Amino acid sequence: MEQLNVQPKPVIEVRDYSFSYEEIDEQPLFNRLSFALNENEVTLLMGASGAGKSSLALCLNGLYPDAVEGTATGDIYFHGRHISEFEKGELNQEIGIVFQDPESQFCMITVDDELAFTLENRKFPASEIKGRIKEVLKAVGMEGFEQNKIHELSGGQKQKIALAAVLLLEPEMLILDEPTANLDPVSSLEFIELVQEIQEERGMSVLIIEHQADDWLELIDRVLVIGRDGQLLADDTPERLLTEQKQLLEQEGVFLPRAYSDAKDLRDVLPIAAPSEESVLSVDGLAFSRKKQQVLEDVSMDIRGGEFVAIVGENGAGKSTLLQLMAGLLTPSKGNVLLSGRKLEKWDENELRKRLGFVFQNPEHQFITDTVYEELTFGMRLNGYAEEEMEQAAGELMRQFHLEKQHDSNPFSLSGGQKRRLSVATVLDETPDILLFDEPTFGQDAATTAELMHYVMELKSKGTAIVFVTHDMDIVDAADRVSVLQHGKLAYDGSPEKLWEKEELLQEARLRLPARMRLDRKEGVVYDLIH
Ligand SMILES: Nc1ncnc2c1ncn2[C@@H]1O[C@H](COP(=O)(O)OP(=O)(O)OP(=O)(O)O)[C@@H](O)[C@H]1O
Ligand SMILES: Nc1ncnc2c1ncn2[C@@H]1O[C@H](COP(=O)(O)OP(=O)(O)OP(=O)(O)O)[C@@H](O)[C@H]1O
Repeated sequence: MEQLNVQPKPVIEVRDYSFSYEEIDEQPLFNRLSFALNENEVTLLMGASGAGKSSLALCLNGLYPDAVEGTATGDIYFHGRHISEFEKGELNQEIGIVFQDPESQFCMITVDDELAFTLENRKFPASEIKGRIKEVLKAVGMEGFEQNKIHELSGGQKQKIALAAVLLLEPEMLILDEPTANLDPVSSLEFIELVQEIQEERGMSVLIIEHQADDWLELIDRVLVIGRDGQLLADDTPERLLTEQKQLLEQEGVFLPRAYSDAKDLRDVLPIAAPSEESVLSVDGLAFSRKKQQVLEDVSMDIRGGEFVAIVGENGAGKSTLLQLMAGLLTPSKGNVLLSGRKLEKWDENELRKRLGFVFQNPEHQFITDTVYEELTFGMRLNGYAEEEMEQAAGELMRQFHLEKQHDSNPFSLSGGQKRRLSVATVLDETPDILLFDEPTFGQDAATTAELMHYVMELKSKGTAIVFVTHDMDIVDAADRVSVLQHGKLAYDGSPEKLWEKEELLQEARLRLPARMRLDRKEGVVYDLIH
């Protein structure tokens, strides 16, 4: 944290720095940025989705522009030395990044090997490696996962391992790019506390990229805001920025921390449409095992037409597995999934895909073509749309989801938020009976979250059942019904209002209350982080 009367010592200095993925022309991604990141200081980097936050992080640790076809002008210094003077890989040890997509970070198969690899690179004494791994896994809440294969972990578990690997580097500077996006609410708070402890202990410089910064506020000394036009719009203390420059942030469409925001709660702005009585999808006595692990046990639920259901629970509880069973992507060990009263396996595959849409937790798992346009029209093409119709429908989706400029971009080259929006948009070309989304809103700014929610709710009002797996309690608060999974069992299935009364269950399932119940906005006070 900031120490009064001490001249800040820069760790990184950025001078007149511009970067573009192509030739720098009139509109580079970011434009003549100048700022410093100081020792013992925590800085929050804000900006709309696609503004260039992740790209900037990769420039700061020297990976870009060399690793992409990009061009940069201007200078970046690390402790006064130009970053071009560092050997390849040297800077990575000093500036640790937790990437937005943890999967892109791993090089080994098991958790143990991945973490040992980091320590071996640091020339850590072999006799101490085992003990150090145990310690770091405990710190991130993944004790006992040493022998697990990384690709077999849940999304949140992967994110925790990515964090552990970077903590082992003991870097001088830590860059965290949406590090809690896949964590359950309590894990997210625990992680923030962990960063605070380490930061205070080591006096590290930390740069946080986060759309919803509420829980980080206490740690943050400074805020930088990158505008959509690539300029540095603000470099200020959080207090001043969030009071005096609120309008600027609102114009950029970023989330204001709830204690400073006048925005209405999501549940009060979404259109209300009562669900029908008719069941669309029912899950009956569902069980699922992987090798010896029983992931789901005796789960039964009924989803009605036009109903909005949120599935919540701690990391690894079985939410994604349940959703994949509902979509027919996995086969249950026991029990059935029925769509409109008929077992999933009895449906013709094409008919099933028209009636039921599914969005993966990791958007990249969904992409099958080379351009945004092809991705959006893939389903339409199969359904025999004419080119003109496809252009019109895809154009409309691109406008709605702010992807017009990315018409010909490769889906894998999009920003995290853009990838997420594209993966959601690809299932919205029809009005299906049911849409199953695995964390559809993570990585979005305030404006795109609101738009995405309205778009989805419009389909709900036309009768489509909507199922979200989500860690966002404000979204859960807006659902018709919430199902809580705990160690593979359904621990609660009812209204959000009633769930908020169940203190013990909330604690056991590592959930939190929605923001409206945690804060007094007029006073700007957060009463209690969890309750
Ligand atoms: N490898 C790449 N090649 C070409 N364009 C890219 C590449 N990576 C990112 N971009 C583009 O650069 C812009 C900025 O992306 P970046 O990931 O830096 O944004 P961001 O501010 O981190 O967004 P988000 O909040 O959605 O994660 C986007 O328009 C994106 O499409
Ligand atoms: N491909 C796989 N092979 C083996 N085990 C797996 C695989 N995928 C997930 N698991 C395990 O199954 C359990 C449930 O995983 P799942 O992804 O359904 O959890 P989740 O509730 O969606 O978690 P998160 O909130 O972290 O995304 C976890 O213990 C996980 O480690």
